[in-house]
Amino acid sequence: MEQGYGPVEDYVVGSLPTLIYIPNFITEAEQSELLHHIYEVSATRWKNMKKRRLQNWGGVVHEKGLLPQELPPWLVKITKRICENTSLFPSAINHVLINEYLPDQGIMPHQDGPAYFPVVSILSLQAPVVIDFTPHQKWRECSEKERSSTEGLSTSGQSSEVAMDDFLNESACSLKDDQCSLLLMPCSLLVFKDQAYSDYLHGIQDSTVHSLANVINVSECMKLEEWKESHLTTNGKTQEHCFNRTSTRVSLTCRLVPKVRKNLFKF
Ligand SMILES: O=C(O)CCC(=O)C(=O)O
Ligand SMILES: [Fe+2]
Repeated sequence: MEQGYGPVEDYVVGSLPTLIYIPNFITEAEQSELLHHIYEVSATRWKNMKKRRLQNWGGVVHEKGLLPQELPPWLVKITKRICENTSLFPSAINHVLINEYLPDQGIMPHQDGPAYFPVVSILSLQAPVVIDFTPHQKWRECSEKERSSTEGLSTSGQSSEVAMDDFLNESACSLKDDQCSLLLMPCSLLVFKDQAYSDYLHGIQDSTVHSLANVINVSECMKLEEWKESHLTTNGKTQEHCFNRTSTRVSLTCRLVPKVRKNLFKF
C-alpha cells in the first residue's frame, strides 16, 4: 500500500454499514506485477463462466469449509497486506477468486456463500467498474406485496411481468432509495461487512455502459472525468452520468474460510 494510509474507519463511505473504499491501495507497479502473475498461469487455470472467467486459489470451498491448497507467494503477499492494514480478519485470508470481466460482462446480484467469514475484500485492477448493492430482504418483501396486489390486477389483463416493471419504475417501497453503488477504480480496495454483507446483494451489470447516478464515493467519479473524459456520456432519457467500459477488468476477491479441512475425512 502507498504511504500515508490511515485507520480503516477513515475510508468508510455512505451510510450503509459497512462499506469501506480505499483508493490507491496498491501502486500501478504493484498492479502490473499482479497482472503479470495472473496472466502467466496456464490456460487451464481459468474457468469459463457464462459472463466472465475466473481463477480459484486457496482450495475448494464447500458448504462445510475449505479443502485447502496453499496460496502462491504473490497472493500471500497481497492478502497479508489486506489483513494487516484493515485488521478486520481474525486470521490469514486463505481464499482468493480472480475474476476477469470483458467490458460487457458482469456478475449477477448475489450474496457470498455461508462458508466465508463475513468480511469481503475486493482488489480492482486495470479498469473501473460500478458495483451495486441492493437490499435483498426488502426486495423479497416488496415482491411478495406486489405479487398479492398483482392477483387483484390480473382481472384487468395485466401480466405480473408488467406489474413488476411498474413496481420497479415507480419504486413503491422506495427500493431505489436503499440501493447504492460504488465506483471501483483500478488499484482500489473495497471491503464490505455487516449489513452490506448480510442484508444486501452485490452485483455488476453486464453492460458496456455503467451509470454513476447512485455512486456514493463521488470523489472517484471526478477522477474518472479527468482520467477518461471522452468516455463519459449522459443517458439521453434521464441525463444521468454514465461511463463507457472500454477495457478488461480484473478483480481479486479475497476472503477467509474459517473452517479448514484438517484431514481427508473430517472438517
Ligand atoms: O469482481 C467484483 O468486484 C465482485 C466479485 C464478487 O462479488 C465475488 O467474487 O463474489
Ligand atoms: Fe460476491
